Amino acid sequence: MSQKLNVIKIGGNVLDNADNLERFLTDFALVPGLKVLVHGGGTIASEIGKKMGMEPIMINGRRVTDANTLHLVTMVYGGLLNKNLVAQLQARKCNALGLTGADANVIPAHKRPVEDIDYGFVGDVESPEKVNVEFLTSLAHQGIVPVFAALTHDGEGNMLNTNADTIASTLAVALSRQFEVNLVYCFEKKGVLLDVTDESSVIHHLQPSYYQELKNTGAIFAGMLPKLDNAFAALEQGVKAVIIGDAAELQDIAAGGKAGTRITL
Ligand SMILES: Nc1ncnc2c1ncn2[C@@H]1O[C@H](COP(=O)(O)OP(=O)(O)O)[C@@H](O)[C@H]1O
Ligand SMILES: CC(=O)N[C@@H](CCC(=O)OP(=O)(O)O)C(=O)O
Repeated sequence: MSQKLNVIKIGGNVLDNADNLERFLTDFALVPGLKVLVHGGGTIASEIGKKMGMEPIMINGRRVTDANTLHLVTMVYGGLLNKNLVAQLQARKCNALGLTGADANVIPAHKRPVEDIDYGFVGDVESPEKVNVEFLTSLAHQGIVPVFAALTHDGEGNMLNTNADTIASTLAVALSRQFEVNLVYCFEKKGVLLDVTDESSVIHHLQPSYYQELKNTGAIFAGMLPKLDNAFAALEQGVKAVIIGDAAELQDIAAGGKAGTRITL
């Protein structure tokens, strides 16, 4: 039996709220066993960019990333957010190491080809097979907890902006070669909701046919669509379990409790 490992992703709306973030980090530090943290920060990059006169442009949930935006997200995700998360985890006796996909060539990517839309410096990961699993395994054996920002690189000297949900599912799939991996998407709602305005309407189990139905009725939309596409893809490629739930309920989710939405095939 392979060892268990949790890949836990935290979204920008939780990072943006100091109280919720503190609580999440305390709970994350207490999650037993091997773990990896992946963080977004899209809302914070947008806020900081606006103060600098840069209006965010999002298409299909992805940020159009021109050269100035790439500078912005490299500073915000790779610097400000990543380093503060590491410091806050160190204060909780969790031996975190901040990384982007460029560090130790963990996540090779290429610039998204221009088809209908030019996303600019947005990275599509090469494939989970190219992930430097050996490096991550050696960190795990040293008790070091990697903390990934939503950045990859193209191997030619350029950083690329990559959706954090995709980074989390790529790492989860890659690490499934060595470990029994649970992928947990934490955000600010109780799970995937039947009615997005009603926190009591959590869908406890979501399978592809029901997903299709809820997509058609419009009950699932916006950022939840790529998150679920990543979730199903991860399960198809060997990830043991995927749960989408409230960052405030991480303890229960990590313990295999009932909180959140469990994605199944
Ligand atoms: N059925 C649904 N249940 C919950 N959230 C939903 C649903 N449909 C759409 N959403 C939206 O998806 C968002 C989460 O996706 P996203 O904004 O990408 O989050 P994150 O930044 O945490 O990855 C929620 O804030 C919510 O507005
Ligand atoms: C290409 C692309 O869209 N990248 C994302 C990366 C951050 C992210 O994914 O943040 P959340 O998880 O908080 O949404 C962006 O810049 O918004």
